[in-house]
Amino acid sequence: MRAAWIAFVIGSSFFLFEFVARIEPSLDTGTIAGFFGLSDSGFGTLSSLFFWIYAPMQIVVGLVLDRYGARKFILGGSLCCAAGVLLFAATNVVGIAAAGRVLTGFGASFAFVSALWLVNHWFAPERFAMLSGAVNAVGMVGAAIGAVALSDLVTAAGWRLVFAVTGLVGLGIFAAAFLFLREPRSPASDADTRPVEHVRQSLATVLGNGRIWALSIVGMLYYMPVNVYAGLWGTTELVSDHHRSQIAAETIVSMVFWGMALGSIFGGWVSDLLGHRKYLVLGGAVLTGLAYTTALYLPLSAFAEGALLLAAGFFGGFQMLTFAMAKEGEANDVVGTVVAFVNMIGIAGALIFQPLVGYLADAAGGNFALALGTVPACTALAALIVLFVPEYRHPDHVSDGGTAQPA
Ligand SMILES: N[C@@H](Cc1c[nH]cn1)C(=O)NCC(=O)O
Repeated sequence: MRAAWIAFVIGSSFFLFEFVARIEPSLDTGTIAGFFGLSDSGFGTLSSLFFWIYAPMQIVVGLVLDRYGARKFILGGSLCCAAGVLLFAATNVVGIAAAGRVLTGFGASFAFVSALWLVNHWFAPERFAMLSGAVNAVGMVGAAIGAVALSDLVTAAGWRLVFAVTGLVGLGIFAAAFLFLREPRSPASDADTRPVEHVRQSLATVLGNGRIWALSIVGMLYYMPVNVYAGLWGTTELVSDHHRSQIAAETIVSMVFWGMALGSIFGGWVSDLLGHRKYLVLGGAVLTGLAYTTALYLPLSAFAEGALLLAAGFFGGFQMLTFAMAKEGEANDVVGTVVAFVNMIGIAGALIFQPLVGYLADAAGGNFALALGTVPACTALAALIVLFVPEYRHPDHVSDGGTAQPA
């Protein structure tokens, strides 16, 4: 079990590191934009290069993990991610900074799915929901604490030094993976299919499967409030409709991330204990929607808004169970591809919903509360769809009581 826990720690540390790397440019937008001589929109494009490579890479990551295992990709991914951050810190040429951001996104794309793949193959099936929730929680807590701590550090020492130190931490994760990470026994250990055949078979299994599509859409709708409310419009809505100060609004919105960290572990723990996922996803989505509705439309104190958004995040954390439900329906040799696909659809939701809410707010004359009615609408739809998804466990995900072995 020592090797399994080491894999868990290295996988989640890589996820934490890449999460900090992805949000890092937002810590000092004005100074970084000025340094590279960029307008706001130019800076936005530079920062978003991360996601342009991150999102489509998900499916590639899933496919290669299932065929070749995780170790070499965690090594390569953490090295690229760290190198990208260091390149960004070291250059004053905008084209090189852009290349650094692409390299960061490329390397980062291996983190989350690899961590879940390692949890799947190192631990018993009845621990997957809680441990995958814990991976998610590490990312959430790390980003919440890291943003505050790094923000202070950026003010004190400047963004370039902070980027450089973060890049060195990434190199530390690479070194730890090189020294301590072992490959678990998995179908990838014995795979002898030709690469083209592997890609064809895995994609056919995943893309041709209505249950996986349904769960990916449930994940996208259920994750939508994180992308849209917590990640973009929540602070604006609290300032403009509830007359909170900027700092108060940011603090209230950050409750979503703290709640998610707690809820993704708790939801996973309860789910593993009961051996069920579906009705927790359904109930969690309903409660998430209710918490957002109350926070959006009732006149409340700042404390009550914070408490409701903590609850919204907490029940929102149960969305991690969509990964467990999706991968458990399939054989162990496509777990990476399934997890990667669900993740890709979930994060791609930001591309639709963030501009949609902006458009609706404009159309409603700047009424964000109205536009954010899409939040409970999405969680309600997620609850409705999951009601029709059968709960099914492939025999590969029924525990034989044994402990995973190294490859
Ligand atoms: N929780 C996932 C996103 C998701 C997709 N479907 C349901 N949830 C997550 O945080 N992924 C990390 C990442 O950004 O890749």
